[in-house]
Amino acid sequence: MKFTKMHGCGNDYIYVNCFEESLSNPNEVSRIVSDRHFGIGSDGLICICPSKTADFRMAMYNADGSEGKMCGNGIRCVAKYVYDNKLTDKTTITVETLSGIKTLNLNVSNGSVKTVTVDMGAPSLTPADVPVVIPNGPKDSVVNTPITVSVDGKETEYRMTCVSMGNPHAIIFVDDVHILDLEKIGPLFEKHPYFPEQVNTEFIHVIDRNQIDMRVWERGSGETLACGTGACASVVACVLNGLTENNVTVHLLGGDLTIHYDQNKNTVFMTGPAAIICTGSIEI
Ligand SMILES: N[C@H](CCC[C@H](N)C(=O)O)C(=O)O
Repeated sequence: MKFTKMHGCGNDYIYVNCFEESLSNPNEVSRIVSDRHFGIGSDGLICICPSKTADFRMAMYNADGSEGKMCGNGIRCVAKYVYDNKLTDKTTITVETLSGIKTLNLNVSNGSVKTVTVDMGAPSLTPADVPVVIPNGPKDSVVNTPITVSVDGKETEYRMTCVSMGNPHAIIFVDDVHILDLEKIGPLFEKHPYFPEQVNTEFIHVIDRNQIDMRVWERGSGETLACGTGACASVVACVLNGLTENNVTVHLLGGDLTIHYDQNKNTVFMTGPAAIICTGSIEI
């Protein structure tokens, strides 16, 4: 199987051109290639496929083999892949995902894509959309709502805001993201009974009204250096909680994303880099 390893802000996936390759079990392939010791090493697998309704279709799989509905960092890399490899010469493209068709604007210089702006679509706060199920919980939206997890046998209460960006996110505000033991607390949110489909959890420190620090524990992949849908969901949560303006730079472990939550259009724009690490082939 031929592959290209790419990253957006350090969120790395193995990309496969499914115009040429056919994978009978992409879930299993994702688990094999993602392993950082026995595989290539990545946060998951992304297949670039033909689409009947858009220019391209993307399918994304987490490192544990589960399929995700959308990937913000991944979709920017898909744009770079198809443009740089001359599968298209358009600088505005549409990509079909399990959470709808997204429109991407490619910023090209010297013949290759450097950054991409993605219209990520409307965020949803409706608990059933996330999904989040809290017994006797709020009906319309989960904003600044208590959640208790057991850390080292001690019940600890956090406050969360839940946002769907086509995939599920819980946003937790903390004083300092860098001191968190994510390996320990991340799974407590991911597998919390409130989330019937598990959840991606963002830990946010608000620096000022246009900048936040973020770390993420992703459903199915663990801590990653960045999460595009998570950055969008976090800015929506910041605005809902009155903490930031609608234009925010999100500082992630692997770099920065620029997020604009356009409340008039009810959509979120994400701008960030996409980069190729290497190409190769692997026996599957
Ligand atoms: N890293 C991705 C999101 C992956 C989400 C996945 N972990 C899920 O199961 O929803 C991003 O840049 O948006």
